Amino acid sequence: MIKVTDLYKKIGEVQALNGLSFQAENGTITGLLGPNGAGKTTCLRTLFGLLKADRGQAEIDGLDIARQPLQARKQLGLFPDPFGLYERLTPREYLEFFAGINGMATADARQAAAKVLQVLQMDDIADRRCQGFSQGQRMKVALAQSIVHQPTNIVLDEPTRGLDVMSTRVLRELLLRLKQQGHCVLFSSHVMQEVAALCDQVVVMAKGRVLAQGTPAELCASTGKNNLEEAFIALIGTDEGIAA
Ligand SMILES: Nc1ncnc2c1ncn2[C@@H]1O[C@H](COP(=O)(O)OP(=O)(O)OP(=O)(O)O)[C@@H](O)[C@H]1O
Repeated sequence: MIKVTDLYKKIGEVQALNGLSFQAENGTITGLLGPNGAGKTTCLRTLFGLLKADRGQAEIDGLDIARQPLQARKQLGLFPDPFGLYERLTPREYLEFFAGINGMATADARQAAAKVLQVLQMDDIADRRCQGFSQGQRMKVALAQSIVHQPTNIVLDEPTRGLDVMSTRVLRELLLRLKQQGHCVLFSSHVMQEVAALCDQVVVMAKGRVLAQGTPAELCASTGKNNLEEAFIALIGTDEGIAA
């Protein structure tokens, strides 16, 4: 479970987070939806402890990220940029390395890597170097990296940016599987279709604040619109910075 309470963060002259509060539950895919500059990345960076909030609280499974950063981060998987993999490592080596970085002993790391390779059905590529991998294969390695230390919560910042249709589908299926396993999945996006297709809960944000939270159906009902895009535009008050 991820909980953000009254977060404020000023970057330079910009109030990037301006009293942001929401909750993302386990067994649920939550989409953080907002136009360009809404504060989505700033929120996710704060959750991961890469930025320190000026005020407010971010909790991972009840652990305060500012007060118990190491324990909190163990429960958080951050989906990395799939284009930035170490080309010379095989997925198995890669995963064992990242499990180790997250504090697992060698034998545990080996076991954890083998389990993720099996869960994500990566046996065919497990012992090949990442160099030359397709986008979809890179996607799987990146997602495997974010879950190898068995976190409850997985955070993804615009995960489908730059991906082709097939890789987007692979990612979508993997996220649905994580949800079914009871994980809390939180991802940011300004791509309407992606959010409508995947999310149980949508947090609509702009200018560092939450404007509304609910299921896509609830957001449509509350704005009197019949699709998420129209509901979003009604909530935001403009269609600037939105991808369909
Ligand atoms: N390092 C920085 N220096 C200056 N301004 C910043 C910096 N990081 C973020 N900001 C500003 O903070 C605000 C929120 O940015 P953020 O990247 O969190 O938005 P976002 O919702 O992720 O946007 P996008 O969808 O365009 O990626 C923006 O106005 C942005 O210009």
